[in-house]
Amino acid sequence: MRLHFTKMQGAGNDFVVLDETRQRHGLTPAQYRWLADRHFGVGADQILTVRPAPHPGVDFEYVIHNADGGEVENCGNGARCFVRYVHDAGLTDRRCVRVQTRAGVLTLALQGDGRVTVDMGAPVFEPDRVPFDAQGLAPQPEGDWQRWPLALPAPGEPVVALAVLSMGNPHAVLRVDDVQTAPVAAWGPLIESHPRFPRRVNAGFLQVVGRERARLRVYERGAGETLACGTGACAAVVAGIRLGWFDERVDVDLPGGRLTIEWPRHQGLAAPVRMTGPAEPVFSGVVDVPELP
Ligand SMILES: N[C@@H](CCC[C@H](N)C(=O)O)C(=O)O
Repeated sequence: MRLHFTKMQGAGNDFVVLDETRQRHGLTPAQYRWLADRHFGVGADQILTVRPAPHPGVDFEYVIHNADGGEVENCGNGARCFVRYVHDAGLTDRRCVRVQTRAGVLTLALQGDGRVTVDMGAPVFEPDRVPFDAQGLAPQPEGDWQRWPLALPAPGEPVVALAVLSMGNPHAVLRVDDVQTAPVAAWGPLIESHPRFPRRVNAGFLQVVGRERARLRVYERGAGETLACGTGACAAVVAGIRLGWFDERVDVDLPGGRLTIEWPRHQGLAAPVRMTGPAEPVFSGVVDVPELP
């Protein structure tokens, strides 16, 4: 199957973007995996697909597949690239679009300086809705919230204190002293696949630099460590605000760039999270995707 695609990146989190507004390609999980493969395919952390609006009130449907081929609920850096793509491709002339994701409706706004602001909706804290199996664990109270002690299946069985929440997709946030030396490669996969997370989880390693500054590395579910994770940055800032570490606006430095996250906690727990950051096209091309079951 011959496909036109655009390669994009947002703070170094990279995407293959596909247009299915006129026809569905019907790709299999193995074909998404192939497209994401950096050696045999195009190479990407996620594949983003643009589909027509499924109902009135939204402009498009936004579908996300991880590099491992699995479809997921949400992708923050991808959302910024999505609005830049539909605008540049002439699929809309609106600078503000509403898209349906598996996690709900997102509102995306192109700024004059080329950056994009996304209304990411409200965070979700109930363990069952993350989903996270908290049964039998004693939460450690902090700020107006808590962290959960979790033993990792590693030599010495280290117990880590995780803040657990959803930004439409599941996140676990671990505070570290220094992101440079944090055990992301060793602990990331152990947290991602911990049996307490029935749908696996994105693992964020957060360094608090100041009340408005953070550094973050994320080991993403289904993609491994990426240069940036938008929902991961939202989750880390929301967790840090509730735990008393941050004010309501935080600049988050990730290995691939900076995202600004705002959460007006004073408006209540259901206040929406706003994320602002870059979204850049890299190149467009045509690829012959092999038949794969
Ligand atoms: N890179 C993304 C998140 C993509 C999905 C994630 N790996 C998951 O499985 O939930 C972002 O920028 O938010």
